[in-house]
Amino acid sequence: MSQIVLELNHLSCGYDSHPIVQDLSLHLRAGDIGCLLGPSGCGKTTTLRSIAGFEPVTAGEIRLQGEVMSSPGQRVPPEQRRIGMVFQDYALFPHLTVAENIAFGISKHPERRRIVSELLELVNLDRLGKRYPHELSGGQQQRVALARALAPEPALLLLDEPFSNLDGDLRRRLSAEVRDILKTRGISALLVTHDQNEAFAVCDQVGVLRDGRLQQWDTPFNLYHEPATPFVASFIGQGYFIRGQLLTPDTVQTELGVLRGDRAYQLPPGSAVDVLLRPDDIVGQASSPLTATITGKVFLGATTLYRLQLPTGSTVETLFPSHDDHPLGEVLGISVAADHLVIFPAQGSVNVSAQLPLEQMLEEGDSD
Ligand SMILES: Nc1ncnc2c1ncn2[C@@H]1O[C@H](COP(=O)(O)OP(=O)(O)OP(=O)(O)O)[C@@H](O)[C@H]1O
Repeated sequence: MSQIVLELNHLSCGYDSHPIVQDLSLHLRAGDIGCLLGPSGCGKTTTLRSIAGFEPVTAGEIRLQGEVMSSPGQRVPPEQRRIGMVFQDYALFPHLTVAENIAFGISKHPERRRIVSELLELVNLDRLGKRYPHELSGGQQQRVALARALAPEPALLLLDEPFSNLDGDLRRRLSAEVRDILKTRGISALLVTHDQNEAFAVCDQVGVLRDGRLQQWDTPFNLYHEPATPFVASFIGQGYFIRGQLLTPDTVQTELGVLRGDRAYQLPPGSAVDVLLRPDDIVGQASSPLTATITGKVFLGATTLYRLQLPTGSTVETLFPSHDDHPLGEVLGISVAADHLVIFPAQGSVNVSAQLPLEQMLEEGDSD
């Protein structure tokens, strides 16, 4: 196991004694890329700024390579932390060339020319060293920002929404490229994003934050397959819930029939539960006695997302390959193909439509 680079122990921080982040604990191992993921305003940037040393902590501590950087009443200045930062808006110096920007933090280093030229090559800008930031595309500017942050060989790199000013394809390509660069150099990094796909594509460990509290710090695989809370379950991967009742330790009665889990659940039989379903858990089966009516559909390219109404009035979703096309109003036979059931004790009312991320795209009768 590699050494722990960053440790947050019961960290609380905020602004003017207004608490934003509370009791947050996580650790990041050397060479790993971590991520803070969550909806707008949940405290991702505040956490990052505290780690960088720009904000004080009100409780707990921040350790970098074992040394306390922040605790209540104590704060190592940002410039002494060996932390590099990459921001959403690149924050390059407009009056300096690309090479001068990269050399900025190592101006006294005897080998700065060699370092700059290696970094230019690393970020694929080896012929653009003499250009100024305004002569570069957004993606190129962000590569310069990355090279500049890497030049002083930081112990930890912090990236705050680094790709959000870039669109679509470039965003995906650059994020994959940045992951490769960090992995090639064994750089430990913590990224902030509200984009789940980006978090999963780039990071080894992802922390889901809600209202300043860490819900789960885990691998992308575990967040998807073993969500620790209903919030993580619905935030990640278009999850939604149907209500059920535990019959035996591993079977649940639902309006989709009796579903069998792959484990014994730690709740007494008879308990009301919420069963997590994702669109790929519902499949078409012509011979099935269970039927549903198509009430909405969204073409997504390779797949089409269908909204289905059950005879009980509840709604579920399914993804079909897009060549398997069905009109609105068609009644389909369906079955549940979930071999791995995630359940939680029932919480309030189950309102499927309120939890569907694609809800805005699904307007009744919007397409056929
Ligand atoms: N300088 C500040 N002074 C007071 N409150 C602030 C300050 N900066 C942020 N906040 C508040 O702290 C909360 C968390 O903000 P933060 O920027 O950490 O969220 P975030 O998860 O990074 O959101 P986003 O994804 O929108 O950037 C918000 O309610 C915000 O209004």
